[in-house]
Amino acid sequence: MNILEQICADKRAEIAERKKSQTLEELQSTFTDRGKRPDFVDALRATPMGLIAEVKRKSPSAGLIREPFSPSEIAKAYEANGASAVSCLMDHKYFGGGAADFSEVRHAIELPMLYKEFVVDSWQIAHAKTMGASAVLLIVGALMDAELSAFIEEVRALELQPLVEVHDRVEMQRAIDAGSDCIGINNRNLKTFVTTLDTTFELAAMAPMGCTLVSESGIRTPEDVVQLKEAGAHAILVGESLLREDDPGKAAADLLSRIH
Ligand SMILES: O=C(O)c1ccccc1NCC(=O)[C@H](O)[C@H](O)COP(=O)(O)O
Repeated sequence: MNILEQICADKRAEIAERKKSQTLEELQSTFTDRGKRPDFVDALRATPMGLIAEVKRKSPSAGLIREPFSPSEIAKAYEANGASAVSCLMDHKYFGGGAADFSEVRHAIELPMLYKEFVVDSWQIAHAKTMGASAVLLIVGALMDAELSAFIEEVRALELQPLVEVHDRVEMQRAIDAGSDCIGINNRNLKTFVTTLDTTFELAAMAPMGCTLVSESGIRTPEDVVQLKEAGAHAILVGESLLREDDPGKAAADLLSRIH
């Protein structure tokens, strides 16, 4: 099994367990309104380059990224320094995240929030709504075509926005065929961890007119951001390079300095 398959197998087992204590129907009775937060895609398109700034403690490729770690302080710093949205990791085993982090961040900021999870079950989409998310990540490489289409519909039916993640041309075509209008091109191969911005440079041209394009992972310098904009990206999703800095807010502002 590669790491993505391993994470998804563990996630199926985790969700099966969680459903025993909270059924889908019970979740649906506790939906939370996003309040007055801006729409996720509108926020990404409101500036020359949208920034989805990520809150994560660790990852399989990087190990421990930041310690000590205060989700709310980091998110507030992002908000004060030009981020358009915040991505919060929901997975605990591999990323050290979870609902407590999401809730803490949500109460600290007004930005739209991405429920960053390995979605393999409708329960998680309902959970995103319950948590007050604005958008939900759907990873094409983790889903069959029928699941992808169904999950996109379920996310939209709850008035959330699907960020549909791809890594190669086949996945990009599958995302387009499923009707995605906000596509994240992950520069990191989730099976090998090889990360290169060439992935965005290659796939961006396939995006349909009107599609919001997000370049994800491995983005480190203001020059990277300029190149990604020239390639057609409307937004970037950045974690590690911000979180490794003493001041993640200043790092976010510096990253956008050649664009905004
Ligand atoms: O980052 C990993 O090691 C990883 C491994 C397996 C599945 C997903 C993984 N990462 C998720 C992401 O793609 C990133 O959290 C996100 O795009 C931000 O990337 P970065 O700026 O490089 O932290």
